[in-house]
Amino acid sequence: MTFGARVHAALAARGPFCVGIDPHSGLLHDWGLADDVAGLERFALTVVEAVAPVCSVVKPQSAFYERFGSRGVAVLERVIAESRAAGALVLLDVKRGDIGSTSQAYADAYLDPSSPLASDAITASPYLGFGSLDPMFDTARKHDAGVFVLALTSNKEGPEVQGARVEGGADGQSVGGLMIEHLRRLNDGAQPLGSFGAVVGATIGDTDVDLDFNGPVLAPGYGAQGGTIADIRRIFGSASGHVIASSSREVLRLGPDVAAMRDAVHVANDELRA
Ligand SMILES: O=C(O)c1cc(=O)[nH]c(=O)n1[C@@H]1O[C@H](COP(=O)(O)O)[C@@H](O)[C@H]1O
Repeated sequence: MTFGARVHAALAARGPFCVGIDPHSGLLHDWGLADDVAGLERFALTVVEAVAPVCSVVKPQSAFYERFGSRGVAVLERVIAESRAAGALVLLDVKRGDIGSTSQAYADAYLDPSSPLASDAITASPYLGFGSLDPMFDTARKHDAGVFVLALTSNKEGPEVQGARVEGGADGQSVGGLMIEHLRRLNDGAQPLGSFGAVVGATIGDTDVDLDFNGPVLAPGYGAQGGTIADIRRIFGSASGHVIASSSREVLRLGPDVAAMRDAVHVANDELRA
């Protein structure tokens, strides 16, 4: 089953809310944990226990694990495995992008099922050129995985690059708009949904980019960065059905209370579905 088909089914079954499993040092402190590998492990696996049985998608951010070196990456491997075992799709947030030959190595690291870090999907940066990600798309096709391409990110610095106008492009087309155009072509004809998604922040202002394409959309920035349900409706309109709204700190700060974190997922899913 393709990633697109799996994510389509997961959103219908569990709802569109995704929790980012981001063990910030400040959160470890707030939970009464040490900022070390043992604290990281306790934090991350408690979040998995709370949210992975109820979320359609979870999104661990790799950097928060990498900062502890190989032992932190070993915790990330457990987060991925245990989240998948609990029925959640794992979108590993690594935001990788490089020349094609190195993109292949990233694809092998994160999308090939024989890798210890194999995930259902990854985030990727297309700013070495969309085509530089082709090895990731090809590997994802081969293994029924997915790739989410940064298009209109939630941070205030993003528009400097993503809002720039494409030279020789269609009437005033922006770089972010061109990324969506590439994704539209890549997902063309896939049923019930393509496997190649976009990342579009829940915080972006008005955009002239048509976000209705045949793939999933990750919308981070919901919650702690100020994105609301009204923003998601305004930004995505008729495309809202494929949106995965993602929040990290807003949920994580409720821990280590497992029930409170799980309740927050149910509440967010109910609100987003309504
Ligand atoms: O790709 C992402 O997930 C991402 C893209 C983006 O445009 N903005 C963004 O905040 N993110 C990630 O989404 C998470 C947001 O965390 P909170 O602000 O705590 O909800 C972090 O892991 C970010 O790295």
